[in-house]
Amino acid sequence: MTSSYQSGFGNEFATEALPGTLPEGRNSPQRVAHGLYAEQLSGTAFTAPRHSNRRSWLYRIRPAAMHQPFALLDDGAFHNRFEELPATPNQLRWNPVPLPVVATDFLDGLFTLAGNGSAAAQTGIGIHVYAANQSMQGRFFYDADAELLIVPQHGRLRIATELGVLDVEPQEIAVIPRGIRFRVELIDGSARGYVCENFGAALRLPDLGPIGSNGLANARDFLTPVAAFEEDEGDFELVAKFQGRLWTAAIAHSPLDVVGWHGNYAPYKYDLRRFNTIGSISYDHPDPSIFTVLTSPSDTPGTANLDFVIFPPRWLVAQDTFRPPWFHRNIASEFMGLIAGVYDAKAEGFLPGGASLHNSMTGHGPDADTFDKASTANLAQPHVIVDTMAFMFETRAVIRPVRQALAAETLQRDYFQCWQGLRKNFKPA
Ligand SMILES: O=C(O)Cc1cc(O)ccc1O
Ligand SMILES: [Fe+2]
Repeated sequence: MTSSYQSGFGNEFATEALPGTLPEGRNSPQRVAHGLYAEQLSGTAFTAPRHSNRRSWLYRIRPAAMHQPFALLDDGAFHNRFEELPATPNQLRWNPVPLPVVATDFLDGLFTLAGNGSAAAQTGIGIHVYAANQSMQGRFFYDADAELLIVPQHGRLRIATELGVLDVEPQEIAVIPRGIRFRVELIDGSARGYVCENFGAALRLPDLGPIGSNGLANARDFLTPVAAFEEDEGDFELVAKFQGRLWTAAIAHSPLDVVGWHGNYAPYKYDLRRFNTIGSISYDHPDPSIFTVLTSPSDTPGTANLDFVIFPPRWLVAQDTFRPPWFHRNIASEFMGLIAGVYDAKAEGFLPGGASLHNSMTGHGPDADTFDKASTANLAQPHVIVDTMAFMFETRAVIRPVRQALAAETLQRDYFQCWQGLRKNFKPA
């Protein structure tokens, strides 16, 4: 399977790996070309409004129904038990998860940190990290609970999906819609990164309002694979995530057997370095919503189930302004990760592959060193931030860390100390 792409966001794509596969003028002819089966994959209700309706027609060697019954797998480190512990208002930060020493593929390597809501409620998110040292071999996975936003931090991934192959490297992201079967191969022998399970409405581009018709993530930079198929037969495993639990079924063929497909329900990738970053050219540091790449809206306008926000390289030019992120408290909850470099609100301690969590109304902001530097910086000079890429999963509901995340060795138990050095500068007269 090789990768090649069609560009655009949420387009009606049409692609075939063998000429003549796609039926003309109908979706389900009496007999499909090349002896294939027709199958519809619906990612939204049949009757969802046209602007949000997502479905694709797949023309495949065998229908998705063909596998042995599923059996429940023991709960591992990848789960949705977000109610295990009282949600904490403490500021939290984790070091990067170490790369494994025993054989671990992408699925084995998923480790849940936190989340909210549930697959059952179709709202909320699950936040996981992964660390792996081998490709998925003879097994395939799909997540019926959520759309998956995969954010590689180390190591390139080849994500072979039913609808084609995505090659992603750190600073790129991949989005796999709910239900689509895939296998993750490692290109560099090891890989680490973040996965957000989105139980809510599918991610979409944010409205641009007064920004106009261009900017932030431009639609044409999103890439969806062309059709590619496997004809492999053997003793394979299909793992499903269903209502928070993992299930396993034997399957005697590769489910990545879609020879052609058309529709608007498809995986895609995006290079974060293509983001058109907009910021203040006068004074004050804007709200980070200006850096939104993708958003999953909730039923309340402007109040997202999930905003995926990035902090890319950019110029800081604002005058008479404290340039880095300000001290703040937010009704929304903020989980952050660092893909590369240094984040401008934290002089040290927030490491590539690491993570932080500042929950609803929890005070946070620049650490003491960053505050000192930025409040005395020479603002006559523009400052360019380079070689960095941080991101945030921001969500309206409180993010609940799970037991293993709070017990992890990677948890920085002294994180709160980064604010204790802030001096009292108050001079009433
Ligand atoms: O807390 C953070 O570091 C994320 C963040 C960045 C920013 O520029 C403004 C607000 C905000 O929450
Ligand atoms: Fe914040």
